Amino acid sequence: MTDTAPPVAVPTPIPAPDQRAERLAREHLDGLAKPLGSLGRLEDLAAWISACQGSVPARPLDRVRAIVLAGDHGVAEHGVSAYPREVTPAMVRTFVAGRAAATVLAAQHGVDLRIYDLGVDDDLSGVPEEVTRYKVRRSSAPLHLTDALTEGEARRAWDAGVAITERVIADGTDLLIVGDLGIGNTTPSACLIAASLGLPAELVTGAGTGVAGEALQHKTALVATALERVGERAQDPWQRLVALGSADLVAGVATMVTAANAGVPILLDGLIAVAEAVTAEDLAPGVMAWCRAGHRSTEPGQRLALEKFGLVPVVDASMRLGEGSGALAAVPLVRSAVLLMGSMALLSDL
Ligand SMILES: O=C(O)c1ccc[n+]([C@@H]2O[C@H](COP(=O)([O-])O)[C@@H](O)[C@H]2O)c1
Ligand SMILES: Cc1cc2nc[nH]c2cc1C
Repeated sequence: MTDTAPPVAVPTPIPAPDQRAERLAREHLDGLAKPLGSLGRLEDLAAWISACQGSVPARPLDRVRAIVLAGDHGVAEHGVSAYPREVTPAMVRTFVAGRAAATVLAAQHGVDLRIYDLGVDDDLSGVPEEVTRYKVRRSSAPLHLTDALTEGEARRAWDAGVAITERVIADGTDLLIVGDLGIGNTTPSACLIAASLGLPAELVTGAGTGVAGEALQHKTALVATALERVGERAQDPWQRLVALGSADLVAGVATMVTAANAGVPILLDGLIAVAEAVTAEDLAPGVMAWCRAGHRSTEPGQRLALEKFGLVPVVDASMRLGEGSGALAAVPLVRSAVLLMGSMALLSDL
């Protein structure tokens, strides 16, 4: 890691969740009317939420919110996705209509979901201004040929992520999900994970929307070319975002740093959210302590990054959709974990 300070205000150090509350939470959980440890990972989740809140038992997760960040990617014009980029604006409209997988799940689970266009390659006419007001540019440059963003664009994307998150937090947020939308975005995400974890393209590149065979080999080669192009600069997390990211990915990193700094726990989704989280951790060490894995994506880069941080997913349902959908599917279990902690009888009361 180089010592170059990023040109944006990154809060450091990120405060840690309350370890005393976590210890007391574990004692409380051990005393409930059940065999010791029998609620498995639900106990870990409850103790983590207690630590994030500094409260035992933890308060119910009434206000779960999701921020979905949309953008297109220049690399999508180079044969890395199974779908054309026109899908991205069409899906933004589907979100607005409440008929995307993520909006259906959010409605089912009472999660407030807001979608923002950071870099969709379309003017999205007719879509509410609230959705497009943070747009930085249309698409990004093809990252295997040139830097994805200029420094100025990356800064604007960062500021947008901070502003979006500050508004969401001001409205009251007990748990935050960061979702993504954008044809081609598994390629920059694989690059960010490779650079952060020091792994080769072959280990982190996956099928995305469904590329296989020769197309997957081509995608892997393109990730390798991008990493080679950027070289040592990729050691620096800010330069990594400028060179290999996109406006939506930069905003996602800013969202996670801002939420962690404000003491808001984050439930991670698939490859893209995890790529944002590992980059956030490199920029602002301590962010990952505020994160848990909502689900396991089928993407190899997501699995490797979760393993590095010892994060075990709540849901493992072979999902690979993005949008925040995997984390949204995990919300009922996380809520149950907290409810059990606060509502069960004590073993000593039996
Ligand atoms: O979150 C994941 O793990 C995930 C895995 C595969 C695909 N996606 C979604 O599919 C799109 C990117 O896939 P691709 O093949 O176009 O790079 C984008 O809209 C993502 O939300 C998401
Ligand atoms: C239809 C469709 C919906 C999506 N949602 C997230 N990524 C997506 C990719 C496609 C192709």
